[in-house]
Amino acid sequence: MLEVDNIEKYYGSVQILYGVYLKAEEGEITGILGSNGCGKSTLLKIIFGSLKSKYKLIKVDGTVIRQKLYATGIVKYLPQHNFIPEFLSIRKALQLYDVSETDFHDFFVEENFNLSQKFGNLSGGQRRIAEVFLTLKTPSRIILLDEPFSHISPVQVEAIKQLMQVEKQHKMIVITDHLYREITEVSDVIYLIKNGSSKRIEKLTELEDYKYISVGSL
Ligand SMILES: Nc1ncnc2c1ncn2[C@@H]1O[C@H](COP(=O)(O)OP(=O)(O)OP(=O)(O)O)[C@@H](O)[C@H]1O
Repeated sequence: MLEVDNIEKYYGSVQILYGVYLKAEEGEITGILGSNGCGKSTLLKIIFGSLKSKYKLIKVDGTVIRQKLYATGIVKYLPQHNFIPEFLSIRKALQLYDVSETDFHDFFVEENFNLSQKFGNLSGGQRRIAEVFLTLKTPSRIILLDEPFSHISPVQVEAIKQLMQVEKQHKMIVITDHLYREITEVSDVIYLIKNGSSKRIEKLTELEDYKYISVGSL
């Protein structure tokens, strides 16, 4: 179980997060929703360890993690932007992420990817789906995904959602995206970031109550 608590973040004198709490369990997908600029990416970066915060408490299986979480080797993070270097071939990326070529070909049956193709030569959408696939499939216990559904086609969104259901059996998956219907459908637990705090959503109508979505759009 991953538990984060008391996350407070300032950018300069501007406070973005005020004591955020979130719990992600193995076997579950934990979705984070929130309007533009509310601090979702900031929160994932703080959990991953690439961004400092004023306060934070991170526990894995009840043990407080004092080092940066990424230094433990148990977490992988998909940032909002393309992150696999352009010069890297698909084959090399598979090796680095410890994902088999067979798994890659099985997932991308329709696409004729050549494993020696470099990331810089893929289309924007191809590059994104390959990054999402690698991050999900890599054998790390904690997976943080920032906007995995944006920029990929509807068929691939469905394929990724199915893969998540398989991978979550032995992983803790935390995900955020503006495609909120995808998030509400795939997530077992949902948090909404509002006014710098996290609220656990028990009923989807609360998303209307908190004005994240307009009334009647569910
Ligand atoms: N390096 C930075 N310096 C100053 N302010 C920042 C910095 N990074 C982010 N912010 C501000 O912090 C707030 C939260 O940003 P963040 O990217 O975490 O939001 P988000 O919820 O992921 O937004 P979106 O959904 O639009 O991607 C925004 O108001 C943003 O302008």
